[in-house]
Amino acid sequence: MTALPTVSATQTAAPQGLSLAERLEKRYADKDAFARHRDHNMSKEVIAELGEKIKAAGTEYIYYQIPTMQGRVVAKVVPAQHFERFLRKGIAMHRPAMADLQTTREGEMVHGGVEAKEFWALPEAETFTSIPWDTTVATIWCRAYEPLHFGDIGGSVLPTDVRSLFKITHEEFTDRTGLELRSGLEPEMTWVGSMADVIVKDGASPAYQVENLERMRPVYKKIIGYAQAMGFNMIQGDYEDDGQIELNWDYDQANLTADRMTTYRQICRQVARELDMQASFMPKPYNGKMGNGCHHNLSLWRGNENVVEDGRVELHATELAKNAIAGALKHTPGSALVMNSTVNSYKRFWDVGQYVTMDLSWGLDGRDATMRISANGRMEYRQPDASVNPYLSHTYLLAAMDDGITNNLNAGEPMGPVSDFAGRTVPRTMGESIDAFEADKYLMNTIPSEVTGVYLDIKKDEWARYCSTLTEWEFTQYWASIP
Ligand SMILES: NC(=O)CC[C@H](N)C(=O)O
Repeated sequence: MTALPTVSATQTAAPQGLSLAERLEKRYADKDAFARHRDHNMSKEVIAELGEKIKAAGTEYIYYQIPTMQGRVVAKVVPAQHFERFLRKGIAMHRPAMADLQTTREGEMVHGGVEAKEFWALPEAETFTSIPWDTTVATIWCRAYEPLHFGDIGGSVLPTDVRSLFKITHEEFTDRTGLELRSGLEPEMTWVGSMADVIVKDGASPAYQVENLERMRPVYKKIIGYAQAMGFNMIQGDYEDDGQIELNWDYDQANLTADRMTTYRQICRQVARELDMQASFMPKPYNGKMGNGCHHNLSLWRGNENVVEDGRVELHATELAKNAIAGALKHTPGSALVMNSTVNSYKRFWDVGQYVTMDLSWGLDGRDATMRISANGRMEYRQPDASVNPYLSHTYLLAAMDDGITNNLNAGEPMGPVSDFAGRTVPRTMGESIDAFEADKYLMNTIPSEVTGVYLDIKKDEWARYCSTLTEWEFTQYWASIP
């Protein structure tokens, strides 16, 4: 198979001493990015290879798709026979699509409004995948660019394309440190419907009970089957709480994991449709039950060596891993708006005894830490929930770990006070999270301002919509009781 082209040109020769922000800025200033991608797409090998795949799979339609700032997927459907034309010119879309065409309470459409310019998105032919529930349809991921006719920026990468953002951040990290981020996600989700009726003894948990898993056999079998057909290496699954299951696929290069997470959600929706059930990644559907987390299991690799471990048998983290952990913890308040992206996300933290912590800590195999070494070589970041946009979460985590590694931050001892930032807590509401996001100057300066600007517009509006909504709880509490 032809290799995917990098998004940004290799810059190992870039002057040392530049901050991550300056380095990313240089990469985004590259106006040849579109042309490089198109040249790659126009090569004989890429055209031939995609043509063969389409023929072999019997593809009639292709979704040219791209993830949005909120982790949804937008696409155009095109009859497969036009693939060569689309390799060359890609698709064009209204820019606010990157923000799901979200309109604020004041009636302003985020990311530019109706008058906003188009963006162009070129397909990555190598990502062609048939949809197993209807193999006449296939998907191809695209990368978005500023149109060539935009004089000073035409041809550069569109900053609000979060998939490219993570790729560029990762390429930058790898060029400079020689390290690659690999990750495995643990997406938990809640199912509702007859097959999700739970059996539980009073006072006990339904977690791991094979009887509950067995009731959901059609669900996990369909999900695993579709995922395998789409190239996932599915490794295990379990039942966790009422109607809640978690299915895992093998860790991989973090870019691929983020794509798979996005596809996994699409698979689950399809399975829910087929079984006439409901499936939700809402972070906290029930009080007194576990929330839907999406723990990120992270490792850093130099070639084939995992530098998070050093071969000792006892649970441990290398000095480099401790620096990375310190960076992740330091920026946990500032990135919570990404890791916990909904109003509902914060309810997951308030419910005590449900394996989630609001304190900033790292530990070994206990589940009461923000980050733990669940097995040697693996840093499990437990903060994110199932609403997370995996492209943004990995971008923010990489930037945070980069700070920890570059500045030699100190994570202290496992479950001890984290000396470099003792006393800091995780935001407890989305409102606090918005403040912490804006207060984290390092992250604000590092991630392109277009991204943080649009993201804040969306999240501030979401918080305002929530704050301005009367709830049933208020009536129960106050209607009759106010003297
Ligand atoms: N498996 C577990 O440790 C439970 C995690 C918990 N569901 C969470 O919200 O993160």
